[in-house]
Amino acid sequence: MQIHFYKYQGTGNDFVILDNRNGAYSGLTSEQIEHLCDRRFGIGADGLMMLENQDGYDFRMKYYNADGREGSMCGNGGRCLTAFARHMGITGETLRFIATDGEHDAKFRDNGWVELKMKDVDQVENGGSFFYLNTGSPHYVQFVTDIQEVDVYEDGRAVRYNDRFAAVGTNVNFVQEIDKGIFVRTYERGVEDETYSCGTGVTAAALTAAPGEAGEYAIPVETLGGHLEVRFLRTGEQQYEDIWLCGPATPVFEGNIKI
Ligand SMILES: N[C@@H](CCC[C@H](N)C(=O)O)C(=O)O
Repeated sequence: MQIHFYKYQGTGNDFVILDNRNGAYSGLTSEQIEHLCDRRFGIGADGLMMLENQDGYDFRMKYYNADGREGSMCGNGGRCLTAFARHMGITGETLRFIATDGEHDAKFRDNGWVELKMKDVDQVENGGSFFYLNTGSPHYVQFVTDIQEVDVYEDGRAVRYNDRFAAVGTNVNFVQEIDKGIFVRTYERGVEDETYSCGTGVTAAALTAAPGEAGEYAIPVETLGGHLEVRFLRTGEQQYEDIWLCGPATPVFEGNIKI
């Protein structure tokens, strides 16, 4: 089978994208998706997304982690798929799509950034040394004093496979407060490694980094792959609404691969 693919990245979180609006790629197996994402034997990516049709929406987002399994929401992926949808001729100032965690709106900024509205958050566990919340995907967040000293692979893996999380898994974020905002590094479930950036992780980190008072916040975020911004309204101790993940979403290359 010959596949025409597109490769996009958002702050170094990279994705293979397939246009599946005619259903041509619906039969791909998880082994085939894992192969396409393999950095040595395939195209190489943290995940694979399919652009699909959905009545009442501009498109449907289907997301698979690099291990070939369908994932939960991917924030950087949602921004990249929105940029891809526009490239494929889906027009409008705001695009509305449906993903595994529900509806999303996405807007384009003149500087090439894509702003993605994330689901509201109304539950944040404060475990003393960590926070645990779901921003479309599950995230464990731990604040540290020197982010460069953290062994994200070893320490992230230890949390992801501990007794509490081993069965279902979690993404694990290490966060340092810096002069302007926060620096976030993430161990991603389904990639089972550190990625250069994780959109739902950055969102979880920004929400938990905000001061306790209700109000509007805009938190600048640094990752290994570049700069993002998370804007939101804090309405209560554990309540966050109108959450926007903002950052670049860039085409890298396109091509054909036989599998
Ligand atoms: N890179 C993603 C997160 C993808 C979901 C995750 N790996 C999972 O299934 O838990 C992002 O940008 O949010």
